[in-house]
Order: sequence, then C-alpha cells, then structure tokens
Amino acid sequence: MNHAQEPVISIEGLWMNYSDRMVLRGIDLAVYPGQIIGYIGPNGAGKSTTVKIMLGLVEGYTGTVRIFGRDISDGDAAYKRRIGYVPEVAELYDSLTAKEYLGFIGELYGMKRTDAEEKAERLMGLLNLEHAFNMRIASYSKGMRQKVLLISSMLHDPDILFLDEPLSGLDANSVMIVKEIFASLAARGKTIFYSSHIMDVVEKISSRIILINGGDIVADGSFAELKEKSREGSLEGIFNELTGFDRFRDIAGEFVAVIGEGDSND
Ligand SMILES: Nc1ncnc2c1ncn2[C@@H]1O[C@H](COP(=O)(O)OP(=O)(O)OP(=O)(O)O)[C@@H](O)[C@H]1O
Repeated sequence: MNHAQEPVISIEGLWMNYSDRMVLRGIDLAVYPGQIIGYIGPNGAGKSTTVKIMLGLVEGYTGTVRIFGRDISDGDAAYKRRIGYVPEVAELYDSLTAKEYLGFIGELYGMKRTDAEEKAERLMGLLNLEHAFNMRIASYSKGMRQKVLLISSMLHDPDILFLDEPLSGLDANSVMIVKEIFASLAARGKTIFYSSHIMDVVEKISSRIILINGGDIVADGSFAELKEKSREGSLEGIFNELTGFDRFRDIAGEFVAVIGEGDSND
C-alpha cells in the first residue's frame, strides 16, 4: 500500500443508528488511490449504509467522513461529480432510450450532452449493445440494464467508483470484461469500493478486503494477509469463520425438514 499519498476516503469514528438500532459502531477507515476495496459483511451489517453516507444520501451519522480531503458535511457537493455509483437495485427510466438516459446522466455530471451521448455509444458498442442504443430501456434484459448502469457510473471518468453487486446479471464473457475494466481503472489510480456477496470474485479482484460485522470492522487486509491469520483457505471460509458461522448444515437440514412437514398428511 502506498501511504505516501493522501487518502481519497477517510472515515473517523463513524456511528449511525436508525431509530433505536445502532448500525455502525465507530468505523475508522482510510482508503488510498488505486485500491480496490472489497467491502463485505453479512446481510444487514451496514455496508450499504456506509456507502450511502459517503454518497451523501444518508444523514444523521456522527463522526467525520472526508472524500478527496474534504469533510462531506461542509455543504459542498462538488465531490459528487468525481464519484460514480452502481446501486444494487436501480430505477432506470424505462421510457427513455439508452442514448437519452446516458446523455441525461452525463449532463448531471457536468458533461456536454452530445459528448456524453457519443462516449456512451462507443462504450455501449464495446459491451455488445450497439443495437440497443436507441431502444427503450423497458425492452432491455437484466444484463443489458446492468451494463447501462455500469456505463452510467463511469461515463464521466470518476476518481472513485462505489459498486454494489456490479456483476449482477452479467454473462461470463461480460464478467471477464468488467473485472478487467476495474483492474485497469485501479492501475490508473482510480479507487474502487466494491460491495458483494460473491466471495470468489471479491477474493480475486480486491487489493484490500474489509469485513464488517455488527457495525465494526473485524478484518482489514489483502486476501493473502487475511489467509495468514486464518485456518481457512478461501474468502468464503474466512468470512464464515470471522462472522462466527458454522451452522449451515444444521440450518439447511431444519429448513428442508420444515418444507417436508406436510408430506405426512398425504
Ligand atoms: N432506511 C432505513 N431505515 C431503518 N433501518 C434501516 C434503513 N436502511 C437500513 N436499515 C437497517 O440498517 C441495517 C444495515 O443495513 P444495510 O443496508 O446497510 O446492510 P448491508 O450490509 O448493505 O446488507 P445487505 O448485505 O443485505 O445488502 C439493517 O439492519 C437494516 O435493516
């Protein structure tokens, strides 16, 4: 890790609660240019909440969040033009074509509409979607929508990309292209903050893995470093170990037993 540079993301003492439920309990984190952070944790651990706080979409937290060195609570939203976001579930404007949608998104990020459209068309072509550029998004398949989302997050050449299950719905060929795009962007100094439950992908693409559980960071390091401290050989195993989970067989057995309960009445 090159800590000679300033962090692009710096979080100090981040606490967040939703009514009486404490979701984040003092997260401290510094992320540096060129890192691909695999941000993982069990369902409900607070991953999306952390990301939404950094995006300025969730307020009411305590602690300090600095992006590009500036406290995001200072009221200056200029940093948002330098970040891109792929949410896990996104509302795309179905009635628009990709050309219209991506032109509009480009404008939101401060691009000239015609420049955004022209760039979007080339990027669509590279992801095998040239035929769909002028089609309404309503007619797109799941994977096609995901590709449009990915393009919309990167169109303005952001310095930080926040990605929530970005490979969702993509075929194996597209997955290879997109993973390679992330690696190339990181090599160019872009920072990628990647949340996913697909452990083998996180294991392979992340330069640094951060595991949160119960609102705290419980592991932080490269896959090799995490592996050294663990008895497990895979990230899936390390995840299970660090989240104290070893009951999958019992639970699956009980689940199947409950499903089969009605059978005796036949
Ligand atoms: N708007 C909200 N109002 C109340 N509680 C919320 C809200 N958003 C999230 N939570 C709660 O905060 C906790 C963390 O949610 P969050 O979405 O950050 O988890 P996550 O780690 O992203 O989970 P997943 O892996 O399932 O996507 C959960 O208990 C959730 O119920």
